[in-house]
Amino acid sequence: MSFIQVRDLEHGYSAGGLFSKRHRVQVLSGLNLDLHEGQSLGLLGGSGSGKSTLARLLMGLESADQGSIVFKGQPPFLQRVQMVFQDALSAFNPQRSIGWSIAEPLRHLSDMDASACRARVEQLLQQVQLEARDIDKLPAQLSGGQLQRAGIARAMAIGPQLIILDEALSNLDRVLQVQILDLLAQVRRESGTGFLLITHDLSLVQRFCQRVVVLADGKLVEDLPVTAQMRFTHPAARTLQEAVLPAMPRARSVREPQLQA
Ligand SMILES: Nc1ncnc2c1ncn2[C@@H]1O[C@H](COP(=O)(O)OP(=O)(O)OP(=O)(O)O)[C@@H](O)[C@H]1O
Repeated sequence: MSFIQVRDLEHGYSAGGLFSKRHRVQVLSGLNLDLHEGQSLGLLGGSGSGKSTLARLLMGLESADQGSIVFKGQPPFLQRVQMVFQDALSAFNPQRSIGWSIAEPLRHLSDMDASACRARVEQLLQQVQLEARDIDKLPAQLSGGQLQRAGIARAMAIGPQLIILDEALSNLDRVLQVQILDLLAQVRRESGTGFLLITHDLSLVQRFCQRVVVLADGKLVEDLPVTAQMRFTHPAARTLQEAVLPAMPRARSVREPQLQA
């Protein structure tokens, strides 16, 4: 069942100024999307196609020029949509402990008292496989992967219906990416949280998502269930699909000539 309906979304930015005439760059033009409860949706698109713009509009960080984003039900939408960004370190206050940062949405969006907040943070740390003693550490004392897990814990704190991961796994190595995706899949199964995974990496979508959409020319040009055999048909989407590197480069034949130094 869809809980967010995006209709005829139009959005753009002013560009130029110093060396060229100011003009309007249209990023989204007539975009429609239904986000379903508890679903993991992959959002693919070339660089600059507008993926992060769409995420910011869904989060309410910007207002669309035209069109609508309609949320089903009553609770205010910051309680329903949370976001994890690519640069985990800059998403945390360097002077505050990890526990303090994870508790931030609880302080603002719930009526929990200090001891209930602490208990919830301890539970979240456990869920994202961080250690209880990490609660008092500063962001600089955690590795990139640990910090990204702390970011996910913060996004999960108030039990949102949707967590947007905007290239949130891009800075992590493959092993960590897989560990975190498997952890998120467990969160999805246990709590029914839906995910919007924004990425350039089709293999992450294939591991984690039930459905994939591709953004090009300001709108969604593909919307498919994720299967091993799925084939995109739109030229921009095919380019993304064909740009995936093979897992193993072709083994070099022993008879293949070697390059001379
Ligand atoms: N605040 C802004 N002011 C002006 N232009 C912007 C702004 N934010 C985004 N843009 C422009 O809008 C277009 C879409 O940007 P966006 O970051 O949404 O793309 P993206 O698909 O997320 O790209 P990437 O995959 O490279 O992160 C780009 O041309 C970008 O330069």
